[in-house]
Amino acid sequence: MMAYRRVALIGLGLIASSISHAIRRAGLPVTVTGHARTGATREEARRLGLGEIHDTAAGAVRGADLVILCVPVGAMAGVMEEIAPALEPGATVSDVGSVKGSVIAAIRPLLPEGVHFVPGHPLAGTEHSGPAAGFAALFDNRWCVLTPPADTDPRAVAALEAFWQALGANVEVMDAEHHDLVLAVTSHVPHLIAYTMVGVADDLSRVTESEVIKYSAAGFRDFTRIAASDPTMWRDVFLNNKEATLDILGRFTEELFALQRAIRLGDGEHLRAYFTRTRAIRRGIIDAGQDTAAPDFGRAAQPAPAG
Ligand SMILES: NC(=O)c1ccc[n+]([C@@H]2O[C@H](COP(=O)([O-])OP(=O)(O)OC[C@H]3O[C@@H](n4cnc5c(N)ncnc54)[C@H](O)[C@@H]3O)[C@@H](O)[C@H]2O)c1
Ligand SMILES: O=C(O)C(=O)C[C@]1(C(=O)O)C=C[C@@H](O)C=C1
Repeated sequence: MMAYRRVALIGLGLIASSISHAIRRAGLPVTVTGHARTGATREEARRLGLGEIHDTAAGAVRGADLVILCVPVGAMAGVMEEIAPALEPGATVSDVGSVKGSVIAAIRPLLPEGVHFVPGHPLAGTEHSGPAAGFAALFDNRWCVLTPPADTDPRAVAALEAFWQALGANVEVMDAEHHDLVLAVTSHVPHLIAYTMVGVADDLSRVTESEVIKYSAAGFRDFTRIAASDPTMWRDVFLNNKEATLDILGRFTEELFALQRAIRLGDGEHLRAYFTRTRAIRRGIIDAGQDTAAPDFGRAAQPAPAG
């Protein structure tokens, strides 16, 4: 049985909208409430039928037994300050931020007595933003990582786990620091590399008169999709996962220099051995059934986030 009867979503973008759609698809007996900063986003959310939309964050969380913060990582603390006085004793606050350590450090001191805090991160998304970008199947067969601090009530963790499973996700519980290191490898640094590669191509296209875009091959197109992701969200990811990102980036640069040297020296053995190793990793992902790209990446480009 679902532990929640009233779920509040704060920040009505891609993730909040997808949660609302997935709740409806699952037929959960819960009332969804929501709040967005701007009137235009609130209007859009109403039009999309995302739930009972309130003009204030405090209004949206009043009476809610689950509150999910769905704003950029750098905006979490400000939102928490705003809602703290309106939270119900016994309610659970969670979030969907892409970084966990800094969000926990920012939110914990602001938590009222008797309110649970179970941080979360669904490992699912697209390059699109805003409420119209959301869709019910986003979390299907994707991981949702929960990073509860050690003293969290296990019943609050179990309830949130059941909630995400009802939305189609597989749940894993891990330490926040470990989460931030793993995500630096699997998501954050890859995004930075994509941003850089597309920037380099853009610089070059001024010389080649847009041929880079015209003749872009599949690999580069994948980079451009990733590099179209929301600038505010990704600025906040890097500013808030500084240590792990810099650690992985340092290792990346060392490997890149080794490959650069192999190319300069004509060391084909090094290149072949390296690419053979990485091919095996890709095959391992497929064999493990984890090549679950989010569906419908081809959808039309969304407008910039409105709220
Ligand atoms: N997009 C992804 O692929 C993805 C995947 C998993 C988790 N996340 C995380 O989910 C969260 C939301 O991402 P999204 O993709 O839904 O973003 P989005 O841009 O689609 O939506 C974010 C919403 O937060 C609002 N917002 C921004 N700054 C705010 C502030 N200072 N106060 C109040 N509201 C503010 C925006 O107006 C917008 O409505 C982020 O923390 C992100 O790291 C994103
Ligand atoms: O496919 C994409 O658009 C994404 O980048 C989604 C992605 C990821 O790296 O997998 C991006 C950031 C989130 O924190 C979680 C998921």
